[in-house]
Amino acid sequence: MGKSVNPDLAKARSQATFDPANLTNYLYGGPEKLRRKRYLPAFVFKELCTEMSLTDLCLIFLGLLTHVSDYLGLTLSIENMAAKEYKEEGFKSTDDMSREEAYEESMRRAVYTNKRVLQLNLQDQEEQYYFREIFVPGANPFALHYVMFKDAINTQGTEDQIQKWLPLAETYAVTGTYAQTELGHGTFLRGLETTAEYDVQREEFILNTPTITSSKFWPGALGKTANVAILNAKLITKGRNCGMQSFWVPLRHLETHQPLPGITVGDIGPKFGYHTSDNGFLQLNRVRIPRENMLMRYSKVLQDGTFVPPENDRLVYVPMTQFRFVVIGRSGWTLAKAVTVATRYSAVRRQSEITPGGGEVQILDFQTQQHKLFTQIASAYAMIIAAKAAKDLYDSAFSKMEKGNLEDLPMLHALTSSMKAFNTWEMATGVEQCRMACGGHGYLLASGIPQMYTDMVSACTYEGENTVMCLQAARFLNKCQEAANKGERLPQLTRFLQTSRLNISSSLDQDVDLNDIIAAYEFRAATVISEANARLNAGLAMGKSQSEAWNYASQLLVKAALAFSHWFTVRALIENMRGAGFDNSTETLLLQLAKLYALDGMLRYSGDFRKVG
Ligand SMILES: CCCCCCC/C=C/C(=O)SCCNC(=O)CCNC(=O)[C@H](O)C(C)(C)COP(=O)(O)OP(=O)(O)OC[C@H]1O[C@@H](n2cnc3c(N)ncnc32)[C@H](O)[C@@H]1OP(=O)(O)O
Ligand SMILES: Cc1cc2nc3c(=O)[nH]c(=O)nc-3n(C[C@H](O)[C@H](O)[C@H](O)COP(=O)(O)OP(=O)(O)OC[C@H]3O[C@@H](n4cnc5c(N)ncnc54)[C@H](O)[C@@H]3O)c2cc1C
Repeated sequence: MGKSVNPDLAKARSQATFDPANLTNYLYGGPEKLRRKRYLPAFVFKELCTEMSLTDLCLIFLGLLTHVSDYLGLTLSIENMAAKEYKEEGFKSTDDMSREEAYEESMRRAVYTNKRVLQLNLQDQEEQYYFREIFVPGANPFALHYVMFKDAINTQGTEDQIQKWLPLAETYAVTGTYAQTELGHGTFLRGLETTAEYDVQREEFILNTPTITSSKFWPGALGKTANVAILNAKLITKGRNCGMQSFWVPLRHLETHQPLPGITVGDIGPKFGYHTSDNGFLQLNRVRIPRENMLMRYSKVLQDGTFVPPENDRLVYVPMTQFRFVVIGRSGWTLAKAVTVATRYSAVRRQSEITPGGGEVQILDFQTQQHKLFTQIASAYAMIIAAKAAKDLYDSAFSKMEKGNLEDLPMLHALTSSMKAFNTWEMATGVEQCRMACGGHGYLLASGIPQMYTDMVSACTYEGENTVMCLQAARFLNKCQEAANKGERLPQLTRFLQTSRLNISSSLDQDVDLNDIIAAYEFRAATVISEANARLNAGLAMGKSQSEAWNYASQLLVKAALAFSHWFTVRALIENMRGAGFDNSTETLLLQLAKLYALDGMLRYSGDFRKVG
């Protein structure tokens, strides 16, 4: 499929000092993964391209942009059954639709992709995501089903429960959500009020939302889509509160989709973004479920109501930790999409003159435009690469956990919490910078950037509000600092607290040494973490209780978590760029990009870096 490329864009591309294919293969995990990745959007494009409005064409191109792929000469060996079915319905833009219509259109597309994914037997989770993202570029009504609902079954269910429930989810015999947050509580999970009281006579749990504040509020898909929830509630058995446990709770009739007896459910109304996700509310009026519906991988309730506690009561939090990793990765790719749009636009937009009478220039020629965009290109690479590094740590820790070794759980919680906060805040700032760099056209929905922002900025809130997540990470970092103060052995990831020194060899008149950059970020993190610990201890010395002293030091504790994430990101970026086996021209460019990212960070946080010398 030929396409004419804007001459300014073609010229800009021709000036590249590296082969983009090297980078594309690296970012997507190698040529075979990339080929598969290109195959899917091209297939989608072929299925859709006859029934589209201009806006949709832009939206689809935006969706494709993240694949940075050229479809020339791609051959597709795939049956067209779906193409016929889809073309008859057409592919309508949701930009001018009401919320109801937009939800229905997204639901139509999502149901279509669910069917196609099964027909194409797409097993790979990443491929499924790419495929869906093209068809449903905004919030997908099945998002919770695809991720947290199935993850909760896989991580909290027994083998029997997984055997029983997972096939229902995989074939969409049921559609699920993850219902934890209540109207009165989102962060403070120990404050959740929904109860699951065990009735030993009938071997059932009685689920109840006793107050208005205990109503489940916010879960995606709860408003209209889901007919089952993995619902978190306070388990009460033999008169004792046994803390938050997870339960499989049918919500709607599988045939009529009407709420089941005792269930009041609906949509919470319009939101800042995420318009095609039906976030909902749920009230339970003494709804009964069998004992077998409690997810009992880690904790159990026996027939006589005896509660068997988990080896570690934090294991019930694993689905949130898992999903925080998804959010960490998606933040980098969202910024990558936004900065791709803004950079391409900056190559084709001519506005104003640099030299009077010299004619209007590509806005990419303005130093200010380059600073706006190149720093965001660097940030996108940094976030994507740091997410890969964090995932490697996660995978090794998770495989240990599956064998019962939980020693890395605190480190994993701290890493996911701080990186989720750092990446989503950096992504939100970066996407907004890309939107503004496109002037008025960046404010058009057709640019795609506004929806990227309004949808993804919610990631600063969901899956753990960012400030709270930083404080969670700071718990771990502060404990490590206390251990360092006593000369005790530290986890590998925080050993720098004992070893970091400021012996920078670079001088101002030479090109900065990359090892010095890592050392500077390490020393800054160590200093900020140590300062936060000192403030906490100062609070204690003033006679404050542990919790009052924690609150007294909390601003610095948040900074400590962010400085830790920033160091982790810079180190991952530089070490992966050096070790990726690129040809010289590509490696030179990427190390330049890494320096730009790190030095820009020093400018943005110059107070920290000046203070530590
Ligand atoms: C893009 C695709 C679609 C997107 C759709 C959006 C989907 C969104 C879904 C959701 O938002 S689901 C709901 C998410 N909700 C949360 O994340 C709640 C956040 N709050 C918490 O996690 C906890 O309440 C807390 C803030 C961590 C506090 O925990 P707690 O009240 O128990 O008190 P603490 O004393 O602070 O912690 C106790 C102890 O437990 C450790 N810990 C806490 N969480 C975890 C965890 N996830 N993993 C491991 N360990 C954990 C914590 O570190 C403490 O340990 P110590 O420090 O004392 O050793
Ligand atoms: C788009 C979207 C989708 C969502 N999807 C789901 C879902 O599918 N399932 C689900 O269960 N939930 C979902 N949620 C809910 C989400 O998990 C909660 O909103 C989130 O956990 C934050 O809790 P909260 O809303 O109660 O905010 P709060 O915790 O009330 O935060 C308000 C303010 O209080 C501060 N604060 C709170 N606690 C502390 C503390 N200990 N120390 C310092 N400051 C503190 C916060 O920093 C914040 O500034 C979703 C939310 C959104 C926006």
